Amino acid sequence: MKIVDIAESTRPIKSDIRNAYIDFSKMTLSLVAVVTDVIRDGKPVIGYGFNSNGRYGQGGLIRDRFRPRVLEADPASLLDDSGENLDPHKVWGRMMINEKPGGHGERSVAVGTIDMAVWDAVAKIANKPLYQLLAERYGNGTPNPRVFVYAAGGYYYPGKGLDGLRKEMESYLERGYSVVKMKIGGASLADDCERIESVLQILGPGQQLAVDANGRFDLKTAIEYGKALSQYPLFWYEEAGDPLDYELQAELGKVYAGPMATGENLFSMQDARNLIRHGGMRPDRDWLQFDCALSYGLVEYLRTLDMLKEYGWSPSRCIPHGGHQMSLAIAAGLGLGGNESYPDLFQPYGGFPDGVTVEKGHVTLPALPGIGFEGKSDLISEMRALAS
Ligand SMILES: O=C([O-])CC(=O)C(=O)O
Ligand SMILES: [Mg+2]
Repeated sequence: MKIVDIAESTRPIKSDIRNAYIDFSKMTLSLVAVVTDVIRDGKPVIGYGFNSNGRYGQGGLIRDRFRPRVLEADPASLLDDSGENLDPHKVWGRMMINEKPGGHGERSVAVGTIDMAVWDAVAKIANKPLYQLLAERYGNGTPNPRVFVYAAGGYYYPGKGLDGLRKEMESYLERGYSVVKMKIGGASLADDCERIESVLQILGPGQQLAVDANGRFDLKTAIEYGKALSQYPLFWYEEAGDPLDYELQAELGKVYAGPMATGENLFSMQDARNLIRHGGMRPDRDWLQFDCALSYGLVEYLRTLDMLKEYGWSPSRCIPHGGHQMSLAIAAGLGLGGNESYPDLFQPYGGFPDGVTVEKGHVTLPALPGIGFEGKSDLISEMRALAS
């Protein structure tokens, strides 16, 4: 068998929302199809992937470097021992030939996007859900298709007052979520506290709020916010400072006793390891949000999980950024703590297969071959249009 083509298309996921650092008025992503010559039900098996919000499409890098490297490889060199399926680790190694270490930039997004499509193809060729394949190969053998999900939103938006924010959060709770997340750091501390309190008022028993500063704060502001936030029972305080400022994170952890979360903008095992080594993150309460779709894919994420284990961290402390089905499959297969979800944003890429509902803050994944994109009609129709 072999990969016969890798198609890429850059698609808009723009909206008028704003976090403390960027607006999404020009946001795009790359949609990728990895076409194989394996025939199932009379049609070639095609794996699909895309990158998460926040880092834009990567068509240039994919076309200039990663696609030609894979297509120019000896097809046999990309296969597993059976010779009947791809080995994602070998495809990854091929993509990364002649790439120096360090300085991960956004090539990690291009590679992560293709890697997602490769795993989708591999699980489809094996004719099983990716979560099942992952549990068998790298986990304890038995997946848990019931996964915790939380609703991310609460963005700054023109004309959106406290009422609008509350209505948004109420609608997530009505849809079955138990944890909701909102942005902070794009207004004054006093205004943000007012916004937070207006959401806390609508939460019932067992429901919690997380807040996300998107890396906006210097140390002084991070600590000022930390002191103010300490009065609230928050699910977590996310990305207070620059994602690469490990000392800031460690200093914050000395004064902020509640749970902290970070990691969505760390794009390699080595960066994640620096956070664990130097960021003062606490394995008994903090959360790690590394997102494979932005950080060299699942091949690299497996290295990150191994690293975490070495440092005494459970995979259950990981709740990835990005709201995509790839991380849902990893969560179900390898016991992550859950996954992000954006109920009203970045469609059709985020979300769940049709008919999957959130109950008590959890979804139960259907047993679809691959990542499960075929179960989401609006998404799979875009994907099929790309590959044809
Ligand atoms: O607003 C964004 O860039 C997305 C984000 O931080 C998140 O989902 O945690
Ligand atoms: Mg975030």
